Amino acid sequence: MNAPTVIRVDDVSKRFVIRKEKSLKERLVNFGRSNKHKEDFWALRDVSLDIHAGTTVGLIGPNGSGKSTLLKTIGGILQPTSGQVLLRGRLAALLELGAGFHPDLTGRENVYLNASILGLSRAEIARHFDAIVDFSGIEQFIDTQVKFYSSGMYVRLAFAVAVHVDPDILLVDEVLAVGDEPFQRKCLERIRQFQSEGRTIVLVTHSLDQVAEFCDRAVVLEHGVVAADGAPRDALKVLRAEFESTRQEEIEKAAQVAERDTGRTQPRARFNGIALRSDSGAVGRPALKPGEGLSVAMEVESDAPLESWEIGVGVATTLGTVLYGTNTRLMGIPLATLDGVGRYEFHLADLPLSEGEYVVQASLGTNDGTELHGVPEAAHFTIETEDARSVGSVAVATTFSVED
Ligand SMILES: Nc1ncnc2c1ncn2[C@@H]1O[C@H](COP(=O)(O)OP(=O)(O)OP(=O)(O)O)[C@@H](O)[C@H]1O
Repeated sequence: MNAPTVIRVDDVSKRFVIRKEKSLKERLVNFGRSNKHKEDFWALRDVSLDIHAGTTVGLIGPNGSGKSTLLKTIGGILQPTSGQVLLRGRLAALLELGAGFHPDLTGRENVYLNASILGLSRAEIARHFDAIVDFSGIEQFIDTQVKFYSSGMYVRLAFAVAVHVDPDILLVDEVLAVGDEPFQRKCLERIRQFQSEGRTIVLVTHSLDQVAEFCDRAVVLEHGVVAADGAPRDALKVLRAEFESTRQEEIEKAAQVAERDTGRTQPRARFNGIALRSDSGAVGRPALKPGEGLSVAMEVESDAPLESWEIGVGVATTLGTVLYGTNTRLMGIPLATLDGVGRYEFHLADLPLSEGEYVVQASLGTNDGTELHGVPEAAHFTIETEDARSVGSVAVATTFSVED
């Protein structure tokens, strides 16, 4: 049976009215009237999501795609222009820096104010107060006005309050990223604990590895529209493809600018094909035994002489976490000028990987760091073992003994 829906986002759209400065010409034409035009901007369009109790959902997408707007709409900080949001249970939200705390009040006063807004009685807050301050690690500054806090101190206190008010639903925006490394680790541990307690978490993040690690589900927003919604692995694939096409457009634009500035044609170089072959001769999507090597054959084509260039290979998990990568420059191998088609091969001997599916990546660029073509999912292979005795991607020969 499905867990009950605790967050229902029902056909939500959000419009902002943007005021833009008019140009000098427009100001003269409209003499006497306002210097600004108004323009409608839809930050969210027809977004619908049902989030079930106990799930952790990652909201991901390019900058400006509407993630924070959606989170604030779920948190009730923003009202949708149309559609509605329904929530079941107590909600604690860690949204943008500055939201929730009053700058002129001290940390202590803000803890009381914030926790009471989140539904705790004074006696309950008093009971949790020491734990909140302890978790935040900013005891020394608890009686200082929060306007004097650093952004990290601010987030520490806000997160400490959010996790101590016994929420059923926790909303966390990217703000956690301003905490230092030990604090971020502590927050992620607490988020894991929340997951095991069956609470619902919605997380906005740019860390795709975090989504792969923590979330049961990922929602990709692009231009305010849901572009993918499902298992993190599938959603991340959609987002990475979007990032890749943006990157290719940027590469093309940079080449056009360089051509205009120098008056010289830049070579356009691309991979025509990438093929795998295991040491035992399997091709296509080969299955390798642990420790078996893999050849990666690449065909590259350049429409003009390509000098001082490099070609690279990488191995990643299917969620996109890079496990290994190298290129001809790092290997100290200079490549001859390429004009037309060239064929190259990397051999990765003895892959120390454990059972699972992996992705081969390929990249092509000039020695000064300009990328000409990148293929984040060029080919797939699997590692198959007789009996899997470990977790994680790396294979380590492990023995165990009991010492007297
Ligand atoms: N109060 C506002 N008034 C006008 N436009 C706004 C307002 N808040 C957000 N926007 C616009 O809505 C769009 C979505 O913003 P939002 O902050 O939700 O994006 P995001 O996906 O969280 O981006 P990022 O990854 O950069 O944090 C942006 O173009 C932003 O400029």
